[in-house]
Amino acid sequence: MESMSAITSPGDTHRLNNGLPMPGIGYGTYLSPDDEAGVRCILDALEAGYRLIDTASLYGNEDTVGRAVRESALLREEIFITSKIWNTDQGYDSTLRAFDASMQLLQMDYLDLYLIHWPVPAGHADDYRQLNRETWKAMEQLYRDGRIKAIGVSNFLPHHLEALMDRAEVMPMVNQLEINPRYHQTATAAFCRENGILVESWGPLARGGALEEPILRRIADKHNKSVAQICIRWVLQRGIVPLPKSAHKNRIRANLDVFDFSLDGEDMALIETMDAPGNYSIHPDYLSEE
Ligand SMILES: NC(=O)C1=CN([C@@H]2O[C@H](COP(=O)(O)OP(=O)(O)OC[C@H]3O[C@@H](n4cnc5c(N)ncnc54)[C@H](OP(=O)(O)O)[C@@H]3O)[C@@H](O)[C@H]2O)C=CC1
Ligand SMILES: O=C(O)C(=O)[C@@H](O)[C@H](O)C(=O)CO
Repeated sequence: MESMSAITSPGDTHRLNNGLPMPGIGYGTYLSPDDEAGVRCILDALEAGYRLIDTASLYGNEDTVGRAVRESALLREEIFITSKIWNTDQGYDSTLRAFDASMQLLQMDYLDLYLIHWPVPAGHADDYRQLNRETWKAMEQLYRDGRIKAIGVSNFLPHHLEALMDRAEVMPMVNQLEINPRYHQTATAAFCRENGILVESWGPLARGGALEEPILRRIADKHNKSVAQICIRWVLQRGIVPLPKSAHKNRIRANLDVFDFSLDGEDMALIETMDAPGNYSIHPDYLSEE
């Protein structure tokens, strides 16, 4: 069960349902530059104090992540690395192959967290249940073999989770969801909490879309912080792990500078009014197969 203890600094951790400590905030790398510039961004993040790096086979930058980790002043075991299996690689044997390909690119002996990137769309009826289960079986095997320290899912709604958990031998430890002040996913986050699954927030800034929200601007002025910092602080205060991405050193550092203030009841109530069920950027049940 995750610890609900407050995350009060970049080094603080949640404890996953298998006892593994996981940093309370992470650095996102989707659409980051690749090669030299990408390595620089990740080194900037590690030097700023991030200890969780989020990537995926989809992002095409696992080699860049691996290089940055090797070039950093930190030991491998001081950094929590997440990757994800892409939709087109779902299935037992294909998952094992995809994992090996990711580890070859990362040049690492183990992965801290491996996620199913998206559920096979529920519109595919029985396929989605069976295919997600076959993928999960392969991940359970990699977990038992010690090649992955924690396994989880991403963009799984309660009906996806129930279909997986009713046959799983190892329960999901993490669910990474699109969550930000415009899109709260309260029901799914509550379902995860009740089932001991730690929630991560992708798109904590709504991919930049939340930065123009008048309510957040007002709260930011009140606390003398940026709107981005309000978004990230709001995710943290919900006991969820934000994964802000930026390719700019000043923003990378600023996004971690969220531990010297807190949002009060009035702030949280105002942000509550921003939630809308249609504010998602991609919905798991309508994702086209790619
Ligand atoms: N599991 C999944 O399906 C998904 C997972 N993810 C993960 O979540 C991470 C974060 O989500 P992401 O989609 O990147 O979007 P975010 O909500 O993190 O927003 C990133 C955008 O905001 C801008 N930005 C970042 N910081 C600031 C700041 N302080 N001030 C102003 N603008 C800022 C960035 O621009 P700039 O870089 O120029 O600063 C970028 O355009 C991803 O990188 C990825 O690791 C993302 C999508 C889906
Ligand atoms: O483009 C897609 O189909 C995606 O799923 C990505 O854009 C999405 O944002 C993602 O999964 C990145 O992790």
